[in-house]
Amino acid sequence: MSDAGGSADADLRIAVTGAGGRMGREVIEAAADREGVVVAVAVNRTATDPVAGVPVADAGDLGELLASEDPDVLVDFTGPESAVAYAEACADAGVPLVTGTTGFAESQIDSVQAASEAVPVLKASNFARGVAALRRAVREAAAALPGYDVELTETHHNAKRDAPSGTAKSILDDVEAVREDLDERVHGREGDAPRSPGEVGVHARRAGDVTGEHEVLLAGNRETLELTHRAGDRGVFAEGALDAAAWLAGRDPGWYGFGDVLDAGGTE
Ligand SMILES: NC(=O)C1=CN([C@@H]2O[C@H](COP(=O)(O)OP(=O)(O)OC[C@H]3O[C@@H](n4cnc5c(N)ncnc54)[C@H](OP(=O)(O)O)[C@@H]3O)[C@@H](O)[C@H]2O)C=CC1
Ligand SMILES: O=C(O)C1=N[C@H](C(=O)O)C[C@H](O)C1
Repeated sequence: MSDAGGSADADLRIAVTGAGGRMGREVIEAAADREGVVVAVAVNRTATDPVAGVPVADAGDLGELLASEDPDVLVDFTGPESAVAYAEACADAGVPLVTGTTGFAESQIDSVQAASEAVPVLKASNFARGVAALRRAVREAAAALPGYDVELTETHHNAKRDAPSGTAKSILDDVEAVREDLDERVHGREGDAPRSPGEVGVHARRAGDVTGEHEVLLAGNRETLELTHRAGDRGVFAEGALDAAAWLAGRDPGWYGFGDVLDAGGTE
């Protein structure tokens, strides 16, 4: 996909943070497979062995590397603290930022957003196109089924740190935007716990190597509707992040979402 602000002829030169992590590796491998994308900078918290032939530097050198290599976009999948620091580094160096990191506190999101005054910043909790479609379907279904109970279940691999997932929180925001009667997120239930009408149940499962699943259940008294997305592998997220990077390069400073890339008119 290309509707990029940058030149259509030149290679897209990206920087990758968290290059030794599951997603950082996937982004570097997806970039190696994609014509017209070059990894100009790859850093990890501490330097690691090369990934797909790309040398991985110490993240402490990021500021200098951004200044010397001047990449078109930085793609970040790390953790909230580092994402905030890398957003500041991008603002200082004038490098656009795509971040898929999740688990932010509100104040940390504000810090990342502050960088968007200086450079374009695109933040998305999920870069799978199917999840963008799921979110649109959930908004439509929740609006069309007033009074129905809504419960969300997400399942991820046993090494995921944040719970519930960033995608789950985005879907919950969607539901609450169209169903003002649902205003209480209940994380699991135990003991004497009858359901109150304003609840949205949230269930986070951590097991094995599950890439990522999100299921939304809408239930009335005599019918149920289940909407489910399953990611087959992390390549789907990496591909979406590269699409976002190509779209973001050369744009004006601002705060963008994956919905802008997909022209969905939303902020997925
Ligand atoms: N938006 C999306 O589509 C997707 C988002 N994600 C999100 O991406 C993030 C990363 O996921 P994943 O790759 O599985 O995680 P990993 O744990 O495999 O990798 C995390 C990477 O971030 C680095 N890192 C973590 N904390 C810090 C820190 N405080 N300072 C510097 N570097 C740090 C790690 O460095 P080190 O090696 O030194 O520990 C590692 O390189 C998560 O927030 C996850 O939820 C994941 C998949 C898809
Ligand atoms: O950590 C993961 O793995 C994933 N994190 C994202 C999230 O928190 O929503 C996206 C995806 O589900 C995989």
